[in-house]
Amino acid sequence: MTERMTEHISGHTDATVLGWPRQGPRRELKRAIESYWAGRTSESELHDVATGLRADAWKLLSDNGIDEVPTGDFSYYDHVLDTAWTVGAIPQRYRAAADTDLDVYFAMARGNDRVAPLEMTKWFDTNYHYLVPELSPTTTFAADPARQLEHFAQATEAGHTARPVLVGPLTFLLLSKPAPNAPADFDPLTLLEPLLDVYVEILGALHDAGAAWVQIDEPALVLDQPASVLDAARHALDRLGTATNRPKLLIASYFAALQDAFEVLADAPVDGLAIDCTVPDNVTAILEHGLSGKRLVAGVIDGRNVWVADVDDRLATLRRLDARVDDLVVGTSCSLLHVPLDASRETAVDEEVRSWLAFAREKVLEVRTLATALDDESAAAAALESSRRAVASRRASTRTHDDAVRSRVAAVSDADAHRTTPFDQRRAQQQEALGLPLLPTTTIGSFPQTDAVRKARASLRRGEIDGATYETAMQDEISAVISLQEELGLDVLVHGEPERNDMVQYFAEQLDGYLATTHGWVQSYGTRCVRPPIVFGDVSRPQPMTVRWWQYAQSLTERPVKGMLTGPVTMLAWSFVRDDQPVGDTARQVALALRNEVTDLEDAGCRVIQVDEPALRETLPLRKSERAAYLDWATESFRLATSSVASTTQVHTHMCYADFGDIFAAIDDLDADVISLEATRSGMSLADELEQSGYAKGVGPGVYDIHSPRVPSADEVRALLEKAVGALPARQVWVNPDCGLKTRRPDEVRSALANLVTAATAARASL
Ligand SMILES: Nc1nc2c(c(=O)[nH]1)N[C@@H](CNc1ccc(C(=O)N[C@@H](CCC(=O)N[C@@H](CCC(=O)N[C@@H](CCC(=O)O)C(=O)O)C(=O)O)C(=O)O)cc1)CN2
Ligand code: MET
Ligand SMILES: [Zn+2]
Repeated sequence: MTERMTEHISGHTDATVLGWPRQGPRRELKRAIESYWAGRTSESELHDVATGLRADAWKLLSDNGIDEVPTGDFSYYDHVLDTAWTVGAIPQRYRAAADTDLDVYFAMARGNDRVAPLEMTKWFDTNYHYLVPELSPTTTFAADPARQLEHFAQATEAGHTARPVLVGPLTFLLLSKPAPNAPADFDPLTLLEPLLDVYVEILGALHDAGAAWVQIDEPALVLDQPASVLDAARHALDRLGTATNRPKLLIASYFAALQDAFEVLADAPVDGLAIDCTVPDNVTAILEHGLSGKRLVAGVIDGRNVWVADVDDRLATLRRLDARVDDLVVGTSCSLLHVPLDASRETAVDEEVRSWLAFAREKVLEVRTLATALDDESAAAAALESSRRAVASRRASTRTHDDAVRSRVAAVSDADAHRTTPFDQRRAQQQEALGLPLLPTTTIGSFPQTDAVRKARASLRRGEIDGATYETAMQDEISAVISLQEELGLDVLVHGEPERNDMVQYFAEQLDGYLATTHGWVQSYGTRCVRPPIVFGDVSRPQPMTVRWWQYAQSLTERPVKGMLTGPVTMLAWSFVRDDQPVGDTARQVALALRNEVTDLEDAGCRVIQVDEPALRETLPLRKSERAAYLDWATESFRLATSSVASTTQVHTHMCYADFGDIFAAIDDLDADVISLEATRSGMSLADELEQSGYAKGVGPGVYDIHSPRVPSADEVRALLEKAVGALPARQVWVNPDCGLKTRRPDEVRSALANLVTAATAARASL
């Protein structure tokens, strides 16, 4: 008898994870998909790469003691889009826009020359983006479990115990929106019944294929939901739970407290719950109410941070839960999609600091260690000891602490976070200083990150070129971007950000207290990945980060060039932050570091400074009760970063990927003179919302969807612009794309911006 089998007999606690990163250790999936898109490889070659990546991932999990591997969470683009496909929610226009299923799928994701893509937005409060399914009263669902069955069979044939993962019916409907042809007040929840029919069919198919358990993710249950939604949840779980041909059901939720939804889940006729046990409220709810015989997958390992867990604290929680529930499995709080793969590969990170880090692979070991320790602490002694050492080293380290930073933060006054002149007066002064036309045109900052630019950076990293050569290559790029903008006739120019690998990582690499990773890629959307940097200590700015690039750009033109920075909230939202102090305290440190940069830019002569805060909305706490406190520190830290400037200096900010409706007041509180916002994929409905909110400062609702390779015609841009000018006074309106242009090709950008300027000129003439 093997050791594992003995353990089973003597009460072996299982370990699992709720989901796994898809890109592969070297972003093999990204490369394979982009190569397919470029027509360099075939569908079957892509399929082979994907199959290999799944096999490797499950093997890694299984080799490291994960008893049940998740399947079906792997995706070519996005798991919400996959769910839409699985339930047959494919709008007709996409069916007609491509010849193969795979190309129809990619058309929904990114559009093609025949059709614009689905809208994309943030997955809860993460930096992951999903595609928003479109539903209408005429949507007819149809089960298509082929992909799920294929992945399940692959894992099973490889000898794994597999647990298919599905986005749940409630979450699917709550994340969907009315299709363009649906009545605007159409509520996707009215489709629950037919959707449940399809889920029942899919569960049947998975059961027939041999699945013992299926994981159904219902994270929408951690949002504030009205009683009607909780009733719908109760009903949905009843229907799924009472289906006759089904696997055992594990309902997963994550990211926040379940509150009222807890009882709905605990009372439902399902077999298990995966609950985020990094949220103390959830642990309390389980201990108080129990789970009436259900399995608990206790998500005690945080799936969204990168810190080695405090194993003693986690074990104490597990022991209390173990005493209360019958069947306990140790797990991660959510899918590990949101963390990088392997901290041990980060050999450039100082060894002490590296010992504090746990990425996906290390988290698997933590889950296994805790499960083993729950049965027999001595069997996990070595792993426990090493975790304890890491946690103690981090707590005691002096590297996380900088007295100068602390005293500076302590000395901040309320006046530091406010501009001295009110907006109306600033507007007049800035108008005089800058002399811009009505409907001024600008871009959001980045221009295409061409292969040449990336190659130059890669060559610098590998030591193939020296710093001076790199510097010249970037200057050449800046010079080309300035010429292009002058030629196209834009009013406020940008330098194009060629020197930035990423708008967060670039700054993190230059700030003390931050570390960047070499291989720590995390999927942001589709094939696009980021390497979120890690804040491990007090943050400060040893020297200017952007000034020389701005100076070079401004030296080439008479038109104003925007200084371009990333704001404090976004610097933290797209990083992994320390968990040993309130994030608001860290935000203030970052704000002061940025304030130095703002001052230096202004001293160098910069009169328009943009401080991007695209993450302001997504970081809004999921529960409304926590929002006011967040918005307080978030808006204050933005103002702290930007308020030092003269009233003639124009402060811009930028946001994208979000529903801005519930944060107009906070946007106003930033007190930025101009904001650019994404608006194209939602058809400029933003303009009406802005009008209704009474927002009175400068605003550029985007008129060019930069997430799609499609080039909008001048007429299309003009139509969006007319909507904006119809809703808002013309003197408020700026003309700009939805976001930066770094992911686009130079030829697309040239045509699209030319059309944008044409449209703006025409709109101006007709005012
Ligand atoms: N952090 C962050 N979050 C964000 C955004 C953002 O800009 N930053 N934008 C929104 C949308 N998200 C996005 C996320 C990523 C990308 C993106 O373009 N990512 C690039 C990587 C960017 C990068 O880090 N580039 C590095 C590394 C480039 C690289 O892959 N180099 C190759 C070598 C290249 C060569 O030899 O030619 C390698 O390392 O293997 C650089 O330029 O230096 C990608 O996935 O392709 C765009 C938007 C929301 N969230
Ligand atoms: N300035 C940045 C850019 O243009 C803003 C991007 S927001 C995701 O790329
Ligand atoms: Zn943006």
